[in-house]
Amino acid sequence: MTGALSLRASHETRGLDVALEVKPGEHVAILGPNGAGKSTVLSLIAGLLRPDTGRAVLDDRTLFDERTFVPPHARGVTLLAQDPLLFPHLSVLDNVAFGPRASGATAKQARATAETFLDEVDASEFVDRRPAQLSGGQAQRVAIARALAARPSLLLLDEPMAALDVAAAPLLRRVLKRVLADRSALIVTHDVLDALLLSDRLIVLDHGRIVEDGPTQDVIARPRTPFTARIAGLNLINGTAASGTHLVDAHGVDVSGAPTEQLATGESALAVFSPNAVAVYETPPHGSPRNTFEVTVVELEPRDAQVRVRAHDRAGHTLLADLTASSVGELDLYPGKRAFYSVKATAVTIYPS
Ligand SMILES: Nc1ncnc2c1ncn2[C@@H]1O[C@H](COP(=O)(O)OP(=O)(O)OP(=O)(O)O)[C@@H](O)[C@H]1O
Repeated sequence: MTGALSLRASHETRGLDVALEVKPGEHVAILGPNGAGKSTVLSLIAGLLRPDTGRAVLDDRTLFDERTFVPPHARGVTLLAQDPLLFPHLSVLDNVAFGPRASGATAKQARATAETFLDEVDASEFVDRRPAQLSGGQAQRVAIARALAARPSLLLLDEPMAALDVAAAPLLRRVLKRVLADRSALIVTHDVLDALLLSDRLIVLDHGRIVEDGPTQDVIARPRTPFTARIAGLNLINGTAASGTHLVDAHGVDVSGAPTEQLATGESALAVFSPNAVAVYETPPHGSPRNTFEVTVVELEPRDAQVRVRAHDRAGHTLLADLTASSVGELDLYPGKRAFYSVKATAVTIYPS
C-alpha cells in the first residue's frame, strides 16, 4: 500500500515547526485551537506554501527539501477543502472527469473514472446536475469523488464537515469512513467526534507545535493538555505525584485516584475524570473518601437530556459536571454560585505527564 508520508517543516512567519509521519493506509487527525497551524501543515504538504526549512517524502518521492519543490499537481496529494469548489458551469460528471482528462485520459476513460468514483460516494443519481442544484452535503460528496479520481497517494481533508448542517454530516461521515479505508489521509478537524470516527491516530497542534501524538482513543482518554481535555469533554488537573495514588497541583489541591502505572513521588502527573462522575453539593460532602473541589459556577450549558455545569475551582481549573436538569433545579445552581464538586477516587485516572 502507498501513502507513507514523512514530514519535517518549519515556517517562521506562521510560527510552525513540526515533524510527523503517516503510515500507508493510516488516518491521522489533526486537532488544535484556532491559529494553531493545522491548515498550514496541509498547505505545506499540498505545495501551496513553501517551508523555510524541512523535508517531506511521500512514498520515497521527495516533495520538498532544501533543493526540491515539487509543484502541487505533481505531488500525488489531493487537498479537499471545506468549500467543495466545484466548477459551476460543468455537470457533476464533468467536474469529476476534469482531473483525469487533464492528466491525459481520453474523454471516455475520464468519464468512466468519474462514474466509478461518483458511485463510490453514492452520488451516481446526480451526475447530470450542476453544482447549484446540489445540497451542501451532496456537493461535498462530489468533491470527494473528484479528489479520489485524481488517485492521490495521500488525501488531505481540511474540515470536510465544517460547512455542512448537522443533518448532512452523518451521511458524509459514513461515506468518508468508507472511502478512506485503504487510503492514507490527514484530516484537519475541530470535531472530536470526527477524530474518533475517522482517525487511527490523533495529533494535537498548539502554537505551531505538536503537543500530542498517539492512538486517537488514548489521546482522548488520557489528554496531556487542557485543550485536549476540553475537546474530549474531560476534567484535567496537572500536578506532581504525591504518593502512589495521589496528585497535588501547583495550588496544593490534592486529588486521589487510580494510577495507570507506578508513579514516583514528585514525578509530573495528570489526573483526569469525566463530568459524569462528578456529584455536586451545596455544602461540603462528608463521610466518604471522595475528592472535593470548592468551585464557583461559571456557566450552565444544556446538552441533550443533561446540563453541563462549568465551574472554576480556587486554583483556576475549569471543572465540568454533567447533571440532570432537575438536579440543577434542586441545587439552585446559577453562574456565580458557590458549590462543591465531589468525585470518587475510583473515577479518577492518574498517569504520568
Ligand atoms: N495567509 C496567511 N498569511 C499570513 N499568516 C497566516 C495566513 N494564514 C494563516 N496565517 C497565520 O499562521 C498561523 C497558523 O494558521 P493556520 O490557518 O494554519 O491555523 P489553523 O490551526 O488552521 O487555524 P483555524 O482552526 O482557525 O483554521 C496563525 O498565526 C495565522 O494567523
